[in-house]
Amino acid sequence: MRAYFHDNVDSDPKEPHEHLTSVTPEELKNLGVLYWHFDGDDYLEKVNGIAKERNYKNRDEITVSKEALGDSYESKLKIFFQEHLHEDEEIRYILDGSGYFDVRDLLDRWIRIAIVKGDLIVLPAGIYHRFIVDTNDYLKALRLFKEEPKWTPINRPADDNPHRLGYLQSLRDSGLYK
Ligand SMILES: CSCCC(=O)/C(O)=C/O
Ligand SMILES: [Fe+2]
Repeated sequence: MRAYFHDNVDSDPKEPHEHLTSVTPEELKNLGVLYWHFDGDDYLEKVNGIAKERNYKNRDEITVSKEALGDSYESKLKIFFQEHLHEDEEIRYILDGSGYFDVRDLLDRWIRIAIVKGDLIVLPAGIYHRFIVDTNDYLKALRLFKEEPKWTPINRPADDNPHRLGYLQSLRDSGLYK
């Protein structure tokens, strides 16, 4: 995983859009974004360990590619890349391929997180974010869920959403932000 500020250039979103300033795992953690990398033969044991620890009871797999999604590929990408939040954590273990999660920091800047095979990322409920594959147009991920598998994006603006408010409160409670 590499993270950096997005250059905000309005060109192909699948390009890296890398600004000079990088973002550390610690800075992501301060926004509630968690990250691990497991790529040995025992990756499933490690993922299962995190799932147990964090009470993720369900899972499924998603492949984001033209082959897997056919005619709906472009429309699905458009939905994933629309800025949104979820009312649950978004937990993804990357089985293959690569892509980008963009998350908003508290100054409303985009931080781009480049994810590759072996990365496990948790986005907290209520964080504004979006997703796009890179120019390889291929990502396969394990999606983990606390409850039944469901994927409901709530597009921005959702500033009054209780999970958005809860997210902001949790950051204030951490003492790292005013
Ligand atoms: C990498 S899984 C597909 C995208 C997705 O589930 C999501 O919520 C993007 O924000
Ligand atoms: Fe999402």
